[in-house]
Amino acid sequence: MTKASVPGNILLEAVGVEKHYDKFVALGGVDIKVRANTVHSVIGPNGAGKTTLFHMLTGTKTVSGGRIIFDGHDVTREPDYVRVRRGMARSFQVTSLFLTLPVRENLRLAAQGVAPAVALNPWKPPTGALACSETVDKVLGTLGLQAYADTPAGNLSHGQQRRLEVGMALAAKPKAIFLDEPTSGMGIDDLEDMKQLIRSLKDEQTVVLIEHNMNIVMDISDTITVMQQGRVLAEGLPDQIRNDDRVRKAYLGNMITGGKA
Ligand SMILES: Nc1ncnc2c1ncn2[C@@H]1O[C@H](COP(=O)(O)OP(=O)(O)OP(=O)(O)O)[C@@H](O)[C@H]1O
Repeated sequence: MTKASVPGNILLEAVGVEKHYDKFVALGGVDIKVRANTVHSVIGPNGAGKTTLFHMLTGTKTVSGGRIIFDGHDVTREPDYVRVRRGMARSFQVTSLFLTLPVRENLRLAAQGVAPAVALNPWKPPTGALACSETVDKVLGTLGLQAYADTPAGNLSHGQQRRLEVGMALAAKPKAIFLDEPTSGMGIDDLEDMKQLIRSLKDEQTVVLIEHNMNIVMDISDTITVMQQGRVLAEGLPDQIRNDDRVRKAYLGNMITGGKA
């Protein structure tokens, strides 16, 4: 375990991160510190820059300025696949699932870090299958999908598919997992399962979350960063954020409290 990944230490830090699209400033110098083994949520109105910040942190797009430190390394100039090797994993929506393959096979491929093109190459037999099966079984348990291990991913309910997406990222055994609106489009029962799943992750992972559902954010986050117009408006514990006047104004009063203001 590195010093940065000791629970409570700062695993991920952004310092003055900027992103410009020509003259438009999508991020105007964002600072964020994410502690290991916590759930850290990034919230803010539409267009605040949350997704852009995720792109910067995970390396899917390059920064215009500032620095990103992950697990003690300056990763600012590193492409996404190098950051994946360092232990960052991002969960993508249903497109990342192999819908005709069983749940177990989906996770096995993710555990092997196999790209779809390679996975579907009939000339290349699966490698490291034994080593992966332990990981796959563990992830199946974490997801609560053991009973569906042999079910094609396409036959799962929407909520189960969303959990499997998280599992695909988990199978790579990351230090930090980035979830972009994991509850979007979910019914109420599925929400509870996803909440439990995210909470359970922080035993072994650090979770960075973009989420619009304020009840969930307030319920599962250790730290919340509120963004507005490409900057950090506030950061703190759920209660601090709930009672922050600037945040209330940004959300016009009631959205932040789930309508209980
Ligand atoms: N490729 C791009 N070119 C120009 N502007 C962009 C580009 N990508 C994002 N933006 C702009 O940057 C701003 C921040 O967008 P971003 O998607 O990060 O916001 P967000 O907080 O994730 O919003 P939402 O909650 O709606 O997903 C927006 O005004 C958006 O239009």
